[in-house]
Amino acid sequence: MTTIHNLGFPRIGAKRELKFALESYWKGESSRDALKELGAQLRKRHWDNQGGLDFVPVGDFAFYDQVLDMSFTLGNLPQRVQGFHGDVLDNYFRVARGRSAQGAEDHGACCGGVAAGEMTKWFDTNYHYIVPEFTSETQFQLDASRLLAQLAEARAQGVKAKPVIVGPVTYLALGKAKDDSDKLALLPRLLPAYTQLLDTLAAQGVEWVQIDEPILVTELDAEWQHAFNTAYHQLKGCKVKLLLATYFGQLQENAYLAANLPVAGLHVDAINGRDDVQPLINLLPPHKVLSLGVINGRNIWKTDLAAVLNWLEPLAAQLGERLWVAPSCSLLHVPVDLDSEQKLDAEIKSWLAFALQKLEELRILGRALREGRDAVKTELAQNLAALTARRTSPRVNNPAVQAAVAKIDAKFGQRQNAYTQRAQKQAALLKLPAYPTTTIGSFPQTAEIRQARSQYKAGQLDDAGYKAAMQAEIARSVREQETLGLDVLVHGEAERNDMVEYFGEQLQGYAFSQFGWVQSYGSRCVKPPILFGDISRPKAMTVEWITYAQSLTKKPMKGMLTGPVTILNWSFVRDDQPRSVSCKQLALAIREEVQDLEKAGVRVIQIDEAALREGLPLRKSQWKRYLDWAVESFRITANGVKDETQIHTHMCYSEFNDIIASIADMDADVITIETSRSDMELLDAFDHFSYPNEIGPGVYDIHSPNIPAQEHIVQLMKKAAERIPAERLWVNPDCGLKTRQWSEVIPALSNMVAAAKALRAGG
Ligand SMILES: Nc1nc2c(c(=O)[nH]1)N[C@@H](CNc1ccc(C(=O)N[C@@H](CCC(=O)N[C@@H](CCC(=O)N[C@@H](CCC(=O)O)C(=O)O)C(=O)O)C(=O)O)cc1)CN2
Ligand code: MET
Ligand SMILES: [Zn+2]
Repeated sequence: MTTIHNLGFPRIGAKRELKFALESYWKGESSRDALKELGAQLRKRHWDNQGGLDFVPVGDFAFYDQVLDMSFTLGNLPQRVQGFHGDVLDNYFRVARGRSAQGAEDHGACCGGVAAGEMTKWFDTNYHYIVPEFTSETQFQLDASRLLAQLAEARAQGVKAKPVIVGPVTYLALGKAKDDSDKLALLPRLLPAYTQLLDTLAAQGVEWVQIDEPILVTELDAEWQHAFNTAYHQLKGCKVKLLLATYFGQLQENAYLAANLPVAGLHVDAINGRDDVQPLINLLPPHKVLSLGVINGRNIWKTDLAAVLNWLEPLAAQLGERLWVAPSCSLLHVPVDLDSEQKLDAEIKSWLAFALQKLEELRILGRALREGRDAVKTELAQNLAALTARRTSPRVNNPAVQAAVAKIDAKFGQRQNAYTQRAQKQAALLKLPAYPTTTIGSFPQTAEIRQARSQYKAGQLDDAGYKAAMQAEIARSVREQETLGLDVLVHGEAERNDMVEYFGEQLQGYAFSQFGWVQSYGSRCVKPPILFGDISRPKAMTVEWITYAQSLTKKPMKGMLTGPVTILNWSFVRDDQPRSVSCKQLALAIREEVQDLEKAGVRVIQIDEAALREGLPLRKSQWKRYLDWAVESFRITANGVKDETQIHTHMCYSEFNDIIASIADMDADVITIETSRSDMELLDAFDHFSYPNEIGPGVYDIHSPNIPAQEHIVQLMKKAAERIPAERLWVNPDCGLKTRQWSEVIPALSNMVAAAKALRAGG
C-alpha cells in the first residue's frame, strides 16, 4: 500500500499570526510565554490540517528560520553570542536579527551588541535562511530539546510524527567558513552530533526521520560527493530509518550516489524530473522506499490528478509498499489556505490550490492508489473539469499578446547608438555634477502609509483620499531630497505595497490574493501575484505618480519600474508555457510603460532587476540558456528609448563575477549595485571585464540601522575610483530604503551627499 506524507508546512499562519506575534514580542509589547504559546497553537493547528496523512513532519516549525534552528540543535552558535545570560529564544533572535549594545532588559548591556547572522537565499526560492558560521575551531554539541519538545507535543496530539532535520552535508554546504578554512574538514566533528541526535530520536521510538539534503540537486565536486558517502556510512548504525529528501531539481549525475547511500528511503522531486524517475528506480536497491514528490510545492496550480495517476499507477504496481507519495518539497513556499480568499475571481480560484488544498490532492491520490480511482470518482471529475476550463479559457489566451511576442525582432533590444554616444547626449541634457548622487527608489514605508493603504483596500478611504495621502508622502520625499541636495531624485514608492505585487495588480493576465502570504525571511512576507494568462498592460501604471513628483522639482526625477525578469521570478508563474515566454510578454508590457514615461518627459528611468541573479538555475550547465532570455527580456524592456533617455538598472546582491558579461550585455547606461559590505572588492569584476557604462557602487548598507560616516563613504568611493574611472561613478545606497526609518535615512543621506561634495572638491 502506498504511503502518503508531507515534507513541511508553512509556519507563518493563514493570517500571518506568527509575524504579528514575533513583531509584538520584539517591540516588547507581549511576553515570551505568549509567543511560545502562539507557536504551540500554530503547530497544533497545522498538524490538525495534515490529518489523514501517514506521516506528518515535526520540527519544520521555526520561530525565525529552520536552518538557524538546526544551528542551535547542533550547538553551532557564533562565538559572539556564546555566554549569553538570557533565554535561549532571545539568543536565537540575537543571531537572527542582531542587537545593539544598549538596553539592559535584553542583556545588551551585559552581553554586548551583536551583528546579525548573514542571510542568503534558500536555493532558487525567495526564502532566506541564516547562514551557519564556521571556523576551523568550530565544535558541535547536540541540543535536541526543541525537537524533542515538539515531538512530545505531536504525540500527545496523536500525530504520526516524522521528525525533519537538515542533513549534515547540506548543512555544511550552506554555511560559511568565516576564516576561509575548509568546511568539509568539520565533517568528522559534525557527524557524532547527528549520530547522537538520531539515537535520541530512536530512543523516543521514532521510526522514520526525514533528513533533507537538497544540495544533491546541484553540481557536486568529488570531495562533496565523497562527503555524502562518509556521512551516511557513519549514520548507518542508527536505529531510525532515514528518508533522504532532495527537492527543487533533478539528481542527474548524482542519481547513482543518492540511490546507493545506506539509507532506508529517498525522496525526489518528480515535478522537475519526472523522466529521471524510471532510471532511478532501476538504480535503487530493492529494499528502499522511493518517495515521489508529485504535487508542486512551488506553485499554486491544481495538480492534474488524472495525469499523475496515469504515471503513478504502473509505478505503484512495480514498487508496491515501497512507493511513498508527497508534495515535491516543503509547502513553506506556498500560501496556506485558498478558502481564505474572498475577492479572488471565482473562475481563477477554481484553478488554484494552496497548501491545504494541495494536501487534499495528496489524500485523493492516496485513496485512488489504494482503493482504485472509482473511490474518488467525483473528486477526479471535479479536478478534470477545472483543468479543462483553465486550458481553454479565453482569459488565459490572448491572441494579440501572442502575436506581439511573435513579432519581436532584434531591433527591439537595440538602442539607437552605443553607450559613449548616448552618454554625451545625456550629459548635455542632465548637466549632472561629477559623482552624481541618487537613491535606489523607495523611502520609508511608514505605519501611516500602510494604514492608509489598508483603509483604502477596506473601502474606508476613497480614491481621492488615498491619492491625496500618497501624494503628500511623495511631496515629503521630494522635499527631503531637495533639502539633502541629492542630484537625481526618486518619488519614494509610497504607493507600492511591494515592487512586484504592485505591477501584478495592474497588469492583465495577473490575479492577486488577499492572504496569499509566503515567508521571505523572519517575520517578513511577500504576496507573490499570480501570473495566469497572457500579459498585457491596460493602461499606464506609474506615469501619474512620477509626473506628479517631477512637477514638484527642477531636478531630474527617476521613473521607477520593476523589470520583467524580477517580476517573473517573484510571481507564481504559469506551468503551461515556458518561463521565457511569460518573461517576453512582461518585457513588452513594461516596455510600453518605459515609452510612456519617456513621452511624459521623464529623462531618467530605472528598471530594477533585483531578482535576475536569483533566477539562475541551480545547475551551472543551464545558466547560459536562462541568461540569454533574461538579458534579452531586459533589453526589450529598456532599449526602445531615445539616446537622450538615461536607463538605470539596480541589482542588490554582492556576487557579480560569474555573470558580469550578461550584466554588461544588458547595456543599461547606469547600474547601481550592492557593494558597501564587501569594501568595493566586488568591483574587481567590473574592472576585469572593463564594464563599459556607468556604475553606482552602494556606499550605505541599508540593512543596518548604522549611519555611515562621511569619511567612510569617501574612502569607499576612492577605492571604487581605483577600479573605475571617476567620470563613470555614481554615489548611492546599496538598495531601497523602505525598511528603514526617516530618522536613520536623513543623517545617512546627508553624509552621503557631503561625501560626494568632498570628492568633487578633490577628496
Ligand atoms: N517580492 C519581493 N521579494 C523580495 C524583496 C521585495 O522587496 N519584494 N526584497 C528582498 C527581501 N525580502 C523582503 C520581503 C518582504 C519585505 C516586507 O517588508 N514585507 C512586508 C509586507 C509588504 C506589503 O506587502 N505590504 C502591504 C500590506 C501591509 C500590511 O501588512 N498591512 C496590514 C495593515 C497595516 C496597518 O494597518 O498598519 C494588514 O493588511 O493587515 C502594503 O504595504 O500594503 C511585511 O512582511 O511586513 C521586505 C523584504 C528579496 N525578496
Ligand atoms: N526600487 C526598489 C526599492 O528601492 C528596489 C529594491 S531591490 C529589492 O525598494
Ligand atoms: Zn535592491
